[in-house]
Amino acid sequence: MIVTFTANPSLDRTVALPGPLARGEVQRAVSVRQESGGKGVNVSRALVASGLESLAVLPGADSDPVLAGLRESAVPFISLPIDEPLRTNVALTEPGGVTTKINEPGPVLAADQQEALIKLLLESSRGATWVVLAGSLPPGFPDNFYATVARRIREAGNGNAPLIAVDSSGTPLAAALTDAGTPDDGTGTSGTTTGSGKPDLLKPNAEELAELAAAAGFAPASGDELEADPAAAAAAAAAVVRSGVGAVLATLGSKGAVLVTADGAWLATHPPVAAVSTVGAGDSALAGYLLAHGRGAAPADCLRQAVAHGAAAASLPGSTVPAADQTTPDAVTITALRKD
Ligand SMILES: O=P(O)(O)OC[C@@]1(O)O[C@H](CO)[C@@H](O)[C@@H]1O
Repeated sequence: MIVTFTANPSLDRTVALPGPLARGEVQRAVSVRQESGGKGVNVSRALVASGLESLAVLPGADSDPVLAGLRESAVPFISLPIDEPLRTNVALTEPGGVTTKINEPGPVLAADQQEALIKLLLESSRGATWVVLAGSLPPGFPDNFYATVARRIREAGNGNAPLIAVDSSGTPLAAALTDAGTPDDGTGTSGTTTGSGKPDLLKPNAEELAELAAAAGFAPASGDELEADPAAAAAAAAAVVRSGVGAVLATLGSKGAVLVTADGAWLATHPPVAAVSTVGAGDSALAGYLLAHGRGAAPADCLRQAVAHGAAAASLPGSTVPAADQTTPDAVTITALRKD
């Protein structure tokens, strides 16, 4: 079973515009839709859509629309009741798929609620194959939250802990790398990265990869530069892998994705799709990777399914996530890359 953890879930409200976004103008929406979202929630939704077992761990009052949406779509979840409502994130989509997103900060969770969430996650992830720690952190959370949680999952697993994937951004993402100890400092116990709280898998986009690579001491490059140059993205990801992370799956938008492990580096590309909404494409890519990993697929084929899932998600409206049978892995081209 794959457990996902979303500290800052959202009700995703997608407003489809009839034309380009016009700042300062009144525009009439063509349609509006709402889905339960947040990065970990989306990974769970995508896994469940393909018939996999997944459990979403998140905060939220029983009556919160985010939880109601999960119930409606039969996505298993366990929540820590809180008083404040979860946030609403708005996506404005233009014809052609250009998406503008406005994400709220989310409810404030006190230190005791943060600890209760960690405990809920530790209990829920016993026996899991993977734990996915995903998304931004609500206000008041320490930046090193993911590093701490990863270490505690490893400690609780006592040599038999689930693998850990992290998909976040900004300081919490960088801290998942820099505050997680070193491979030989004895702070952790299992995973492909023994002896640290470092993730077994990181799933950055190009911009996040640039930040991670800088945190790993790699020569600075911008997200745009990495997105335009998969070889540079692979070199940046390799620097992150050398710092003790098991694997980096870097999604590069319409350019596909790069996977780097200790053993190799690959680029996967998909023929262009008619993009409708890119929201959740990265989360779907991570779900595709995990789905193939669970089948025992080789790294390049995990990457293939990741890109197939990401492309399918971009062609669907709002935060809709695809099922495996809506994806076209055979259309994906894999190229081996140098990793240093
Ligand atoms: O504000 P965060 O946590 O970084 O991202 C939240 C979010 O944009 O991520 C998902 C798409 O990846 C959406 O469902 C959700 O609205």
